Amino acid sequence: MAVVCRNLRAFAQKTSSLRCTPNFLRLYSQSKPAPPKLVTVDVDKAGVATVTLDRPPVNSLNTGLLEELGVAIKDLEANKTRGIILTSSSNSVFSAGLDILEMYEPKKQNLSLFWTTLQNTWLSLYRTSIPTVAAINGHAPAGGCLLALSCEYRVMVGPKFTIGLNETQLGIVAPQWFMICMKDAVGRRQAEMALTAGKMFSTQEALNIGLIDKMVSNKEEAIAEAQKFIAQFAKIPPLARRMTKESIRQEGIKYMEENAIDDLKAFMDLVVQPNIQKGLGMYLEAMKKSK
Ligand SMILES: CCCCCCCCCCCC/C=C/CC(=O)SCCNC(=O)CCNC(=O)[C@H](O)C(C)(C)COP(=O)(O)OP(=O)(O)OC[C@H]1O[C@@H](n2cnc3c(N)ncnc32)[C@H](O)[C@@H]1OP(=O)(O)O
Repeated sequence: MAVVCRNLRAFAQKTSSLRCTPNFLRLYSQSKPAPPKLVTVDVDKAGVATVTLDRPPVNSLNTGLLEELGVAIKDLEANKTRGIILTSSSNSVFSAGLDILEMYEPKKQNLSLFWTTLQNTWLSLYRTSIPTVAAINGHAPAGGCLLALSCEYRVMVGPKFTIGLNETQLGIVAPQWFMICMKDAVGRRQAEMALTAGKMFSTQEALNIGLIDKMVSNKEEAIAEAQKFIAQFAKIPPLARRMTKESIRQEGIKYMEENAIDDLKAFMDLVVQPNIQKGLGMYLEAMKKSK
């Protein structure tokens, strides 16, 4: 109750004309409660934002979470944030990748919104001029790996977690822009071997091929390393940094700018195929049974 009251008070303080009077509290508490936030943002004294994915149990990426993440990045850009550290509220999963429930027996409109939100949020993260670091404090398969790869630097808690683009193991093909991200990090040869096998890497293996940049033993260390990485840019002229990042990431940016509609169409056509739908149903069932 104390938490609800605190939240209500914070809400009232944010609105110009409302005061946190007992009447207001009574009225407000009778209306529908706001849905919980799926992404939280904390900006420290140095102006570095920790953006935390908070969709238990596994941070699977549904439209709502992706939308909130996209908005958070835009807000942080507008506020001239010094850095973004992307992490998870879970102790064992960074993100389980795309929410399979968004793709299983979908309504056409929802499916289209889901994929375009993914495209837009990915592009926002991939091309933002703000220095970005993934503090990977748990497993990061498929779309979870994509989020981490879209950041400039990856610090991962090890040794027991895994990361990779495992799509072929699921019988699907990672979209081209997922592949570009992997090539950015590990080079074409390692990317080809990783993607064709759908390999999930242990933290040490990921470090060995450059899929992550640093292995640490807990989340606090991951955040500290992320802060250190971001701090080095204090001395770099921001315009030069921004133009360099934009230029070096040109392949991925251009790909999405020129192919977003075709990419959406390919996704929409593929997902509704009966064999894919059957596969998704079986995969969901298998996940339940493996518990
Ligand atoms: C099958 C692929 C689908 C794509 C078909 C569409 C074709 C179009 C092609 C276009 C390309 C699409 C690109 C896709 C990229 C992706 O990201 S696909 C998602 C791939 N992700 C995974 O395969 C991860 C699956 N999850 C796990 O391996 C594990 O959950 C975990 C290691 C992350 C965590 O393990 P653990 O802590 O033991 O939790 P669980 O008990 O397994 O799970 C808890 C709970 O969450 C549900 N869940 C897990 N992952 C997802 C998910 N990705 N989406 C939705 N739900 C998920 C799981 O079922 C459990 O639910 P219940 O508690 O049983 O209800």
